[in-house]
Amino acid sequence: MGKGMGAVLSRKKKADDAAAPPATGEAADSAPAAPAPPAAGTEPTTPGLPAQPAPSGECAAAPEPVAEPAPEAVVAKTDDPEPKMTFDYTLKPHPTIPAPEGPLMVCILDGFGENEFKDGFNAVHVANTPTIDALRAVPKRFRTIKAHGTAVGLPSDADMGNSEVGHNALGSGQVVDQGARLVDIALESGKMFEGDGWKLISQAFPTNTVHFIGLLSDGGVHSRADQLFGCLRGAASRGAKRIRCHILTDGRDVPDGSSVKYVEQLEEVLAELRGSGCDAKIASGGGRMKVTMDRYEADWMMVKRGWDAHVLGKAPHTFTDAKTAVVTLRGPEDAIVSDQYLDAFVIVDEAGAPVGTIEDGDAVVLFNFRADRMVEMSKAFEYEEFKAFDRERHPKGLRFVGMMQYDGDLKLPANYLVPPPEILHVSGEYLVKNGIATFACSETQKFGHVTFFWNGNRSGYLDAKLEQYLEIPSDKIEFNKAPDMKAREITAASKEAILSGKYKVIRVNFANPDMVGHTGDLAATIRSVETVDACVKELLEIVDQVNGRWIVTSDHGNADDMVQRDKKGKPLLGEDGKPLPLTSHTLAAVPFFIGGRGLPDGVVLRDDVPDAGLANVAATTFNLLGYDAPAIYKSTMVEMAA
Ligand SMILES: O=C(O)[C@@H](CO)OP(=O)(O)O
Ligand SMILES: [Mn+2]
Ligand SMILES: [Mn+2]
Repeated sequence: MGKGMGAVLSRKKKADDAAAPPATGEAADSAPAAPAPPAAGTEPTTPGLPAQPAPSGECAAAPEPVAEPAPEAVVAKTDDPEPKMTFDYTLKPHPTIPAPEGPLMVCILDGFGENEFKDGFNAVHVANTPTIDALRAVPKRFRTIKAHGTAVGLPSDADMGNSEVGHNALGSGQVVDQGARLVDIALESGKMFEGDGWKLISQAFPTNTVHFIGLLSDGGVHSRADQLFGCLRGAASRGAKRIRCHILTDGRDVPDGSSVKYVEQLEEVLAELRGSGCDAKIASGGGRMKVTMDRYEADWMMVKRGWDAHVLGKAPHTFTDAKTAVVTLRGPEDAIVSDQYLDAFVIVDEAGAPVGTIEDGDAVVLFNFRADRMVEMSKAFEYEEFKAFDRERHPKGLRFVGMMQYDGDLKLPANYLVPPPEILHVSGEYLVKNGIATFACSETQKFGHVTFFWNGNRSGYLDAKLEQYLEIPSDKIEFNKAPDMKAREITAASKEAILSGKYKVIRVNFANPDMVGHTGDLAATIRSVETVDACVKELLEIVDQVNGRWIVTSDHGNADDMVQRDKKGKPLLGEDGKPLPLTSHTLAAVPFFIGGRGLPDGVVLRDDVPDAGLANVAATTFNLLGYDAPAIYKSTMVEMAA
């Protein structure tokens, strides 16, 4: 069982029951309003960012940020031409912590947890990490902080953390109800079925097909199967005549091989809907790391494979049912293909024709609530102008919605079932409004984490004059095959940024413990942790050289537990006697370290905020920059000792 799954499953009944009784007269024939067509596929590598020179792994292309002016009162910009409310972003000097001479580095070790299981399956524990070990030994400058569950806005403390909610909390200093919880509330209250998004898709109920595309599992990171079932029942009971599901198999947030179970569960629900007169079937699918769910434009071909299967009904494999598809594509015991990497498939009828292509006037729902891996498919559906790949056919008059709006800057998609979390007054806004220059860097797989998620799911620069975001292109392979990933390149670029003297804040994310941890390959994950430890050492030395300060932390656990366990924590073995790998994140807390030659000896971690979590990092960051923390933020974790 994946971490957090028990409670997720126990919620299933509630959400299913939330499907309201049949309503009549909701369907209308009018075509949906066409969303404004932004120029898709012509954008820079990263969605929504102003064009930049191609990433080179060097900082040479950095703009010249202006020197840091004295903080002054500033007024929040809003879309409203006549703002009724202003927001004061003024930062006041901290009464006792002086501003640093050098910069402050905030370094995120993605997926690096402090797990209570300290055995051979904890890659963080087993790895040789002299740098982190030394940091742990410094009194009053190391603690752990919460990174999962309600501490990051998830429905329950059985929910493991993830990069979206983790970086939202780190960047905004606040805890907001996240997508998973907002969808639960919308289903339970029935509000989902009253919203504009639902009205739009219901136009297709009497005459066209309603398609649901998304990740089929109970992981609770991108989607939840029980929420899909609630939507399916809600559609059928409100008059949808024909429903088709396009499923991405998981094996990343839940144990590998569990896709078969989720397909069976979905088939049961679809049989129930057929029993009530709705023609409901699975139409296509594929593994989440091969089909549809690319992110940050790492590999548009994944999205093309999804488009071909879901929309056009074309895939390398056809089957007459989804369970056979999944079982067959996983292959024989001695050469298993993981759920994450299943090839695209299409379900066909006896005559060999696809059972559910997407046609003009159909409704399409992307049922994932999480943004990063839905943005590209949203563009493929929504944008008239689109160059990322040849769509061959772009269905007309689609009633297209996301579970949420995935990108608040791009307003993408235009229509959605549940309003997304509002994450306001993020730390980046305070920084730019006070003239503080920032450099943010990661490789493609985590680039949007330290920019888009950090800034509250906004895809552009907050102020391009004061910020430089550098993306190092990720490899396009399974990351256990190259566990160093781009850590060395990220380190080199960040060192250059630190030494340049242009930036007061340096934000870095190392992807390795997370991305390699997701492969379930213990040896590669240990290696990835060791690589990151060596890179952190280099960065700390450079920060010390310029009398700077640093925070080293993480966004959630992953590498810290690489085996599935029973309730007592005992590792589970497969039929072959080998340990069952754990590919998901963990519920572990994450480390939080402060230090640096430029940090006065008296600055220490407080001992009166034992429950602190990721959202307490932002206030701490402002203190380490020599400012009082914004009053709306969760409290700081540091103080100047008397
Ligand atoms: O890869 C992803 O999409 C998730 C796991 O589903 O990981 P992270 O939250 O670390 O990005
Ligand atoms: Mn992460
Ligand atoms: Mn992850």
